[in-house]
Amino acid sequence: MLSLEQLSQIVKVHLGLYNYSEGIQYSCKWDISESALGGRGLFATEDIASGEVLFVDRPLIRGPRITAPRGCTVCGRLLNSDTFFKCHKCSCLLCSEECQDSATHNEDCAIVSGWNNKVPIEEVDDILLSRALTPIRALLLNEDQKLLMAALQAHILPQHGSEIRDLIKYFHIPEEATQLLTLACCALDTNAFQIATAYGKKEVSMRGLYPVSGLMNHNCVPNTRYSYNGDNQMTVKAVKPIRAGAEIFTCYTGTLWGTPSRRMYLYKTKHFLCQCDRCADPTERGTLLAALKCFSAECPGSLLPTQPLKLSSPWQCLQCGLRVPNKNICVLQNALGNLMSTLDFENVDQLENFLVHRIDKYVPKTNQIVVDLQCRLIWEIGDKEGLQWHELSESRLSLKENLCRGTLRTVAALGVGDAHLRGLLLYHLHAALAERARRFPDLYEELKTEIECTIEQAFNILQGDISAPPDLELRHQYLGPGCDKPHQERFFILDA
Ligand SMILES: C[S@@+](CC[C@H](N)C(=O)[O-])C[C@H]1O[C@@H](n2cnc3c(N)ncnc32)[C@H](O)[C@@H]1O
Repeated sequence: MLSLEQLSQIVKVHLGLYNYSEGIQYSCKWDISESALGGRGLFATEDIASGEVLFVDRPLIRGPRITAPRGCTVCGRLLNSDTFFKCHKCSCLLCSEECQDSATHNEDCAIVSGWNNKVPIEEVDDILLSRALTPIRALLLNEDQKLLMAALQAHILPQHGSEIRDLIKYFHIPEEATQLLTLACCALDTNAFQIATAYGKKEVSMRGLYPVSGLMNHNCVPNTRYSYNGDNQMTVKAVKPIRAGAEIFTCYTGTLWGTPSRRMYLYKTKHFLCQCDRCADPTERGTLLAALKCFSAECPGSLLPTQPLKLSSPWQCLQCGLRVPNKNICVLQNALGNLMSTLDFENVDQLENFLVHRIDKYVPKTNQIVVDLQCRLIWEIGDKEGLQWHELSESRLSLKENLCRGTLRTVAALGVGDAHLRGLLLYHLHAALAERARRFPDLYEELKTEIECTIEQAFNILQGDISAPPDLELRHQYLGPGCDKPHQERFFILDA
């Protein structure tokens, strides 16, 4: 087990903050210390301003996520044509000669084809191989990198490592390699981050083992956000001021999930029950994201858990005081899950109809299901084929604007600062307002300040982020503050 000093040193070497040959140590505003939550965490050593970069991490290993659909094991293109083929030496799925000749494939192939196969190589299941590829790539790490991977917290439990157990049906893998692969699986399950893809691009979803980011503990209202660039580097920034001595947190769950969903997910995947202030507050800072309709037909009130930190907590109506046992709540939550699985999320008409006319039969307007549907509609309206800006009806344009405003209010109430989600919502609100100003030039002066302010804030949050909308910069240039272009020119990007 490495001491904190040893871990700090290899982390700084990994980040390029320590130069071995010259013995130079570059300063940064945080350190690794014991956390009151258990294990280690990152702590601010100086006051950090909102928006400041804390570090830029690189993945030790990167590859397909365990649930990723079939696609090229090199470039991530999704399997969509018969140009795809399996490598005849290792059975990895590839999309082109270029990917076959790439350094990435040569390295994967050298490892896998080096193992004796138990079945003819063409019979190896490429899905199982693809699922195991990320831990397999740990075999390429140098000794310092293996040390860093081994220093990360890993929950060694029977459910982890199934990727490797599946692979052993096809290959004789040496014992030493099996042990490293299993360790990599456990380290990945505890620490890996899903890597974002370029805006709107559909490809195999990837995960990466980012060792410094992996040292951040979780809080449901984190004080950082992260983004990726095109080289899979992860930049971690403060989303609010962080005082010297405070712990630096990330969030392992969706921001807009209600407390029972977040806590159950954290328990099942990261093996802890979060006790943060948001989890302890039944109303989640007044957002009522988990609220359900009161079981009494006459009462318009909402049910919330009375002791949110207890998984088996009874729920109680805020209005009439009716108490409902937890098991009845679980039945309703399952039924709601089943109801949602009947929706076609690609069908905007159906989603809109369900959101506007039907959903409040089942849950209060504040419930996370409603907020999730709102976000899905926001992302699609103005963007999807058939729903581009010039094709939108007035009512759809107003709906988009109202959904953005409502969801921004929820995000603000949660206190998540300049989170990625806030940046995206501000971008979409800006786009709806700009479309209104393009349609009705007389309204421009009235809307100008809000158009400029929303795109400015969205730009500050999302710039440099691979998943940011591709016209973010152009919109900021033409519709942001300080643009002296004439009105027609300002809006040319919207007409294009
Ligand atoms: C990515 S690691 C975080 C760093 C870890 N504490 C360490 O010492 O390396 C994730 C693990 O840290 C622990 N952890 C993270 N956030 C926590 C929290 N809010 N409360 C309790 N445990 C937490 C859990 O064991 C979790 O599986």
